[in-house]
Amino acid sequence: MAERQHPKATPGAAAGIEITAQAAEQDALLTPAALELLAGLHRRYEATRQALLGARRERQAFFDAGGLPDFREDTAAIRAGDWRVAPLPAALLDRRVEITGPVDPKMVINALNSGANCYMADFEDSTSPTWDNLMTGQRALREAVAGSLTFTSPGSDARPGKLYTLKPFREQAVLMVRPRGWHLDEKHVRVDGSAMSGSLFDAALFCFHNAEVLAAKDRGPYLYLPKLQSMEEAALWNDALGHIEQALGLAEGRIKVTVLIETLPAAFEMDEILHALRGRIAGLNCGRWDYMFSYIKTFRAHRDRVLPERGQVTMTQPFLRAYSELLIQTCHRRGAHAMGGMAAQIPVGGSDEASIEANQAALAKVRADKLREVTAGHDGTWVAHPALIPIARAVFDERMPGKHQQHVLREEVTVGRDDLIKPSLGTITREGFEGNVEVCVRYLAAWLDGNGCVPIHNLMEDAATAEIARAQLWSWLHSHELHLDDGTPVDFALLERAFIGLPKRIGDRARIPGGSRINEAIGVLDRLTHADEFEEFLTLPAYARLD
Ligand SMILES: CC(=O)SCCNC(=O)CCNC(=O)[C@H](O)C(C)(C)COP(=O)(O)OP(=O)(O)OC[C@H]1O[C@@H](n2cnc3c(N)ncnc32)[C@H](O)[C@@H]1OP(=O)(O)O
Ligand SMILES: O=CC(=O)O
Ligand SMILES: [Mg+2]
Repeated sequence: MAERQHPKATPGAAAGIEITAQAAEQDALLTPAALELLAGLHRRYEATRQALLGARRERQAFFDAGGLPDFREDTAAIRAGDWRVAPLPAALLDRRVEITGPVDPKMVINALNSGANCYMADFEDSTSPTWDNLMTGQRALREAVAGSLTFTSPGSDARPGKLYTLKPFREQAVLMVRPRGWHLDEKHVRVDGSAMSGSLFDAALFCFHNAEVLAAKDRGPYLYLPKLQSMEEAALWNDALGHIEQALGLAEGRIKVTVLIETLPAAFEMDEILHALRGRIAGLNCGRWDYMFSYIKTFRAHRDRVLPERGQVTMTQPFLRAYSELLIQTCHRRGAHAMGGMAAQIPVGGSDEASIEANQAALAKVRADKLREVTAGHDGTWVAHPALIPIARAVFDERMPGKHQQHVLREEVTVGRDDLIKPSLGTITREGFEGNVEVCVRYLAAWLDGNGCVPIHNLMEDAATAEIARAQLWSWLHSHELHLDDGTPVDFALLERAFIGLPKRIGDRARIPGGSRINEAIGVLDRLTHADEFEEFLTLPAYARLD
């Protein structure tokens, strides 16, 4: 690898850049050279980003007019061609258990120490992008990479705080970072008067501060790329990461990525996405929660494809099974890993009989999910909580003796367009409807309060799972013809009653994350569900309220 050269901090290097927020010690992160890199990326790629967001809207207009997603004719040669992605780095060969989580210092230490093979530090679904969270997260990652990160939990008179320190580097999980999706701006960094991309801000700042140390240890930088919808969006990432490599003096292809296939349109372009990133891609991941959200969103105007309540939409639903099998087949043909996704269950605390039983049931669900994944041919999986690592590891160790199972080609799988969009059978119960309202309101309240991942009724809830609840409410209410399984019409009166019943479901607001923002969250959800137009992302109007 070439010696890393920081761009020179020439006088006026950051001209045209405005930082509109202040967090502790941010100057150490936002140095003139770092700002120059950010500005350069914005000036070079912002027009393309905006054009691609426009292309998303155009494609959605086609779906709204009754069109259906399909494999592209103009890229048939890529799908038919005999090519493979570049060889994977040694550190990314065995990824059987990956833990994910937000980027606050305690989480970062716990995740790196957790015993998982990899840790995806998440600026996306599980982080509320307050300026403070972003700066704290970048600082924590920089210190973690340098090996100096520590954290002391708040203590009390009776008990001192607990000191958290990192295990030795070789015992740590391999670090991967997930920047925000293309749709999100970083409103606090304005270049030539316009907000820069949140994706490029997160990715470039992380690489700027850590690439040299990571590359020296043969550990990346490694990124997870979320919510892509097309190969053109993958190509934009490829170009932008190439630019970062050049600016930082890194060898071409040094920054490796794993792409989440978590939108329905992207499922029709898996080969194309791998191809666009073939010099740097290590795998695809089944981001099932955003994928369900995307299915609902894509088919917002298709009444024959309305999904039943979330609890009934499991990975054994035909459209989800088809997507995961196609992903495995596609990855293994091209020499990439096919990563599984996240079971939403987390351990249930408590020592009473009911809690113990609930915990056993939750763990059994996680085990069954991981067994399905390894049997289908996935090369690894995700867990949301350290206590789930031994469960996932045991399943993968037993069924996957090698570092991965790319040799499982799944050539017998034949997934066509109709398999990927097959309607799902099921019902909507009152509990399912009211549960969606509760999850949405509680999650949004926590997010507005700066917390992007919370346990609700013993399930992990993040931006993707909350989006399912929000999108389902809109699609059910705007279908105008649905009934609960008990015959009650699904209409705005039902929504109103769910809001009225919320205080009882939620209990003492002071005890839940973001409790003080519940009314604000109700207001946002009420507006979004009544709106004639479906809002593309819950986090777009919510972001306007942050900071
Ligand atoms: C759809 C998707 O995008 S999935 C990816 C995004 N989602 C995620 O990454 C989920 C991450 N998980 C979490 O944030 C948490 O596990 C939650 C919010 C679900 C539950 O958190 P809690 O209720 O605090 O869990 P709990 O109290 O059982 O935690 C016990 C310990 O495990 C730690 N822990 C919990 N989850 C994680 C994690 N993912 N990574 C590292 N440490 C963790 C806690 O910090 C705590 O540590 P401590 O004992 O030192 O204080
Ligand atoms: O990011 C993961 C998902 O399931 O969404
Ligand atoms: Mg996601």
